[in-house]
Amino acid sequence: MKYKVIKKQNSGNSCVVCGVNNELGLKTSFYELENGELVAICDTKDWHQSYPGRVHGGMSAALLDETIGRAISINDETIWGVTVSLDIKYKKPVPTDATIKIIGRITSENRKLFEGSGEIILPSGEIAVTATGKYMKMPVEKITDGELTSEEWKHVEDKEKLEYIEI
Ligand SMILES: CCCCCCCC(=O)SCCNC(=O)CCNC(=O)[C@H](O)C(C)(C)COP(=O)(O)OP(=O)(O)OC[C@H]1O[C@@H](n2cnc3c(N)ncnc32)[C@H](O)[C@@H]1OP(=O)(O)O
Repeated sequence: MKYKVIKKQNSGNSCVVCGVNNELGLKTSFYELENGELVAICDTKDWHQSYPGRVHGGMSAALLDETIGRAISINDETIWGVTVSLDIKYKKPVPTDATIKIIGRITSENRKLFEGSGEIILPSGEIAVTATGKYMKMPVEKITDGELTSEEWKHVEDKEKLEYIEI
């Protein structure tokens, strides 16, 4: 199904998942969709492998962790959190040299914690990895020991603006 993109989220600078200047990172972009979910898109590379041709399970976990964690800011971009638990199920191999999508959503929230779920979708449309995560809300200044600078957290325009994303 095709979903309208409401907003592209900011990118980090050095983050292994979203850092635009981390040459070995996944350089993932995050888009808020009209259905209230967040979708991440990235190209897996040879250097993200565990076994040849297969993305490392830790990279898949990092992608799901960040996608679920970022979904909380769809409704309030002042909320940040740190992961307190993450449960991953690996159902199919994720290939290197492929464009994959990661979906994340929030399933519950209270004053202190939020929880969410997500999945990695292969180019074929199959679900390869699923996750549920729990996060503790925390001010970003406390997480990073200071403010995020405009270099560390910024809007990066796509070469071609994405209007819709097929999931
Ligand atoms: C851009 C945004 C996307 C982000 C996605 C990526 C996020 C990350 O990768 S973050 C990195 C990985 N995670 C971390 O580094 C977190 C490391 N852990 C910590 O810093 C600490 O354990 C921290 C801050 C979560 C809790 O520390 P602290 O406050 O001392 O814990 P503690 O005093 O034991 O607990 C405080 C409260 O939280 C509750 N709590 C703590 N852990 C949990 C848990 N896993 N589940 C439920 N409740 C919990 C406690 O029960 C307690 O509740 P109450 O106040 O009612 O008694």
